[in-house]
Amino acid sequence: MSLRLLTLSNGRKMPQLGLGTWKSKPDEVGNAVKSAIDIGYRHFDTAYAYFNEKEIGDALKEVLSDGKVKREELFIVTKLLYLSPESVRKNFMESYKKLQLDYIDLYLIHTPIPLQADETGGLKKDETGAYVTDDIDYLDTYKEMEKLVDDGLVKSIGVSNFNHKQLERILGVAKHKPVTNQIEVHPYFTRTKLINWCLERNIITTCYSPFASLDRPWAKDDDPNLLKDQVVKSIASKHNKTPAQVLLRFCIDLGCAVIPKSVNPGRMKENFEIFNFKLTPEEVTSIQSLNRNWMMSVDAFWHPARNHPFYPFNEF
Ligand SMILES: NC(=O)C1=CN([C@@H]2O[C@H](COP(=O)(O)OP(=O)(O)OC[C@H]3O[C@@H](n4cnc5c(N)ncnc54)[C@H](OP(=O)(O)O)[C@@H]3O)[C@@H](O)[C@H]2O)C=CC1
Ligand SMILES: O=C1CO[C@H](CO)[C@@H](O)[C@@H]1O
Repeated sequence: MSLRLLTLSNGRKMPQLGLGTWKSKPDEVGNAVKSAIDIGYRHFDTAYAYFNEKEIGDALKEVLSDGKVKREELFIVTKLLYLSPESVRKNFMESYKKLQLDYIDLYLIHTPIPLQADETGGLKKDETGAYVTDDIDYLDTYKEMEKLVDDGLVKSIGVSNFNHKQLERILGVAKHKPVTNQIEVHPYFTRTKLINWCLERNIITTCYSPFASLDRPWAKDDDPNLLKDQVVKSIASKHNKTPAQVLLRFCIDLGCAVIPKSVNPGRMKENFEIFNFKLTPEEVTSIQSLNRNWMMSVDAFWHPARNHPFYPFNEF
């Protein structure tokens, strides 16, 4: 089974399916990347904040020097967490050195909110539990990222966790348009309006947490579990596929890219085998009707930023 490529607004190609690596530990992510390469994955998603770029870089160096893949077949994505325009290049260079590649395919602003780091590299909170933020406009950050494209260090740039108004501001000034907005998408948080708004403007949505992040550190026993959803299960059995494969195919059939995380070769293979079936338009609609605006990370991760003017979830 081979990967499908999406054409980005700048003409470059991005494999529609990629491997997510948030929570993939430094001592397991290298083997995960190498197994994924053997299965056929070519698109890998990481971030400065995942603390695994060095190990991913080591694994990529190995498969490149073995001749298993050519650099131009790979699509490597990483993200900028701290938005200060003065430190964009410095922060980028840290990721770049760890990934050990001569260019990065896609560099994203991780979140529109200018979060501050604490001394351990985690996110700083004040005594009330709110994130400590800076007074930075992501437009200034974006302009610095464009210089990385001009210098050939990055092929494409984009954003993550932005709403349509924030994207509109970027489109208003961009010399290099954002090729993607990477956002949480699954049947309980379908983001239909934002996905369509982006499609009309040639911005591809990359769906993160397509299984609603089963291994998120803050999961509770009574949280909904998409793999057990009756509608998803019944569509899966009609196609002789697993619920996980239906969740991924849902994103594919919306015209989006999708980046499921796994460190297990069996599950990585299962997640890769989604290009030999297709959901009907009725099945897509019935999955969309499961939407309940349930975000996997709203309480645990985003809540401390809810009062920031750039909090992205009060708008579509
Ligand atoms: N831009 C952003 O702010 C964000 C980006 N992301 C990106 O998106 C990626 C994916 O999202 P993530 O939150 O990790 O969660 P996912 O929704 O991809 O879920 C990952 C979990 O599902 C399990 N799993 C994988 N495949 C299967 C399968 N076929 N059947 C059953 N279980 C399966 C994994 O276990 P196992 O590994 O053991 O297989 C893991 O526990 C991230 O890793 C990251 O790269 C995610 C969140 C935010
Ligand atoms: O990318 C990430 C994974 O998801 C988390 C919750 O949204 C964040 O910690 C982080 O930004």
